[in-house]
Amino acid sequence: MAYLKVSGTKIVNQNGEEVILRGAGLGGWMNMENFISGYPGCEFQIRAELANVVGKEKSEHFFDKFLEYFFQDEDAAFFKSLGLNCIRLPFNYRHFEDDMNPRVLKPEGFKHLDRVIDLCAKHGIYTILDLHTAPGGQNTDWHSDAGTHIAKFWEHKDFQDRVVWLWEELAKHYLGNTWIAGYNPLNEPTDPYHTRVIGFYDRVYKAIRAVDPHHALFLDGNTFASDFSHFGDAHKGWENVAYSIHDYSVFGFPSAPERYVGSEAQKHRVRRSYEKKRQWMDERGLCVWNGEWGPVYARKEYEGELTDGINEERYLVLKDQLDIYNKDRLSWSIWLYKDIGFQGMVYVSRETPYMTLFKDFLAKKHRLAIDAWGADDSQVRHVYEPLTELIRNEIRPEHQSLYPAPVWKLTDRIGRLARNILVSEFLVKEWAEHFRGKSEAEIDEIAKSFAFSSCLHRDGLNKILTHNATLVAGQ
Ligand SMILES: O[C@@H]1[C@@H](O)[C@H](O[C@@H]2CO[C@@H](O[C@@H]3CO[C@@H](O)[C@H](O)[C@H]3O)[C@H](O)[C@H]2O)OC[C@H]1O
Repeated sequence: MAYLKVSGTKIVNQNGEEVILRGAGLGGWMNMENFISGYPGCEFQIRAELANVVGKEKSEHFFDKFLEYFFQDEDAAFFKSLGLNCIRLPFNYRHFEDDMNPRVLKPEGFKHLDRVIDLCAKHGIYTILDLHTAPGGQNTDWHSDAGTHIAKFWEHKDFQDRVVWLWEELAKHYLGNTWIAGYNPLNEPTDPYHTRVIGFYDRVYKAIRAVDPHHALFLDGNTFASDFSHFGDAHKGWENVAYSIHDYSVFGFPSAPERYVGSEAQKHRVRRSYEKKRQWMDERGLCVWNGEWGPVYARKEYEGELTDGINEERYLVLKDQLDIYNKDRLSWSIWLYKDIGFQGMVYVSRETPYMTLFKDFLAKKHRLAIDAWGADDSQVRHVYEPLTELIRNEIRPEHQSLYPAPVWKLTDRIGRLARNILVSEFLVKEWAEHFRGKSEAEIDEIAKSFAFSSCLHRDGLNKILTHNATLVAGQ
């Protein structure tokens, strides 16, 4: 088998036939995230605190078993059975490089990444490697695992040098693996100047190409993969490159401006938001990949009897987005494959050791709205409103929109800093305390909660994905 390639607006196989990549992101696995696996704050914080509570050895055992159970043969078989053909694999740079020992490759980082790439290949599933975190944080959000909203990656050349080095190492390692559809060198950059991201892409492109001339690259637009408007002629120096948008629709989230009924006006808004993101590529005849998209879902324990109705609306948003994508023959990767019940195609059952152990803690997290993703802040909004009002009243209106505005409004910024970073930090110890006194066998059982056999399926979502995978199959 030969490498997939980008040819004009299409991804093609060795015979020049179009291949539409349809699949999901394995978020929350080699880059753990708060709402996906249920902890507060960032991965680096819970790893440090768990080691404090149970010791280094048991803590490493937990994370290693978690990585193992999270994706196994049954997962790949199930994924394939839905008619999907590609998994985006987000990973944290810390698996490969220690901040206190930079530029020294940790070979153990490859253990689970190789395993999952090979499992996917065995089932005929392509993979795309996504560096989801970079030293210093390449974006302002929790998933870059930096613990702050200042994306320092753009201000320290050394952070950028380290990522260029890491991609050289990864490219050496994966050269020759044709089941890897390509490399996604940086998830969701937020460079406030919009220029440094292009300079960095140019460097990483050249560095990867010097080692690996074959694999396609998937480059995210700036500002959470939504904005290529400053890229100008940058593409002229790059070959075999697809450009990645992340097409989250406001209607897929609790903060939607209105209930989604699929009216013409609403569909128009969904389409416009998507078209704006891909405009730069369309004007130049370049290939677009939708690397992340998808609604979140209501849960019986929080939304009660409204749950099914809300989720029907979310499925409608999903279908309307897929209608657009199908017409455009778009390759896409929905966010996400597995979690604890908010967005995943499969999710950990409430009856498992992990979910029973953390039941009250998860309810508290929800009440305090400390995960920014799809947060319902209704129970704590009154606490933060005075702060919002203070800024509204005391700060000149033209100074209230700080980058990444307009994606972040004033209330988003306050929510991210006050809840997602500050209050979360205070809950890290409480999360880790749940493991105190547990034996290695008990820790294994907790990690095993994430195994496919302990998961339920979001059938409504999976049916829609399968239906659409079939619609474009064979093209
Ligand atoms: O790890 C993922 C992460 O990659 C993802 O990041 C968020 C993507 O969406 C951003 O906001 C959207 C920007 O585009 C507008 O059109 C949408 O309405 C916004 O929702 C958000 O700020 C990023 O953090 O999110 C999920 C993580 O698990």
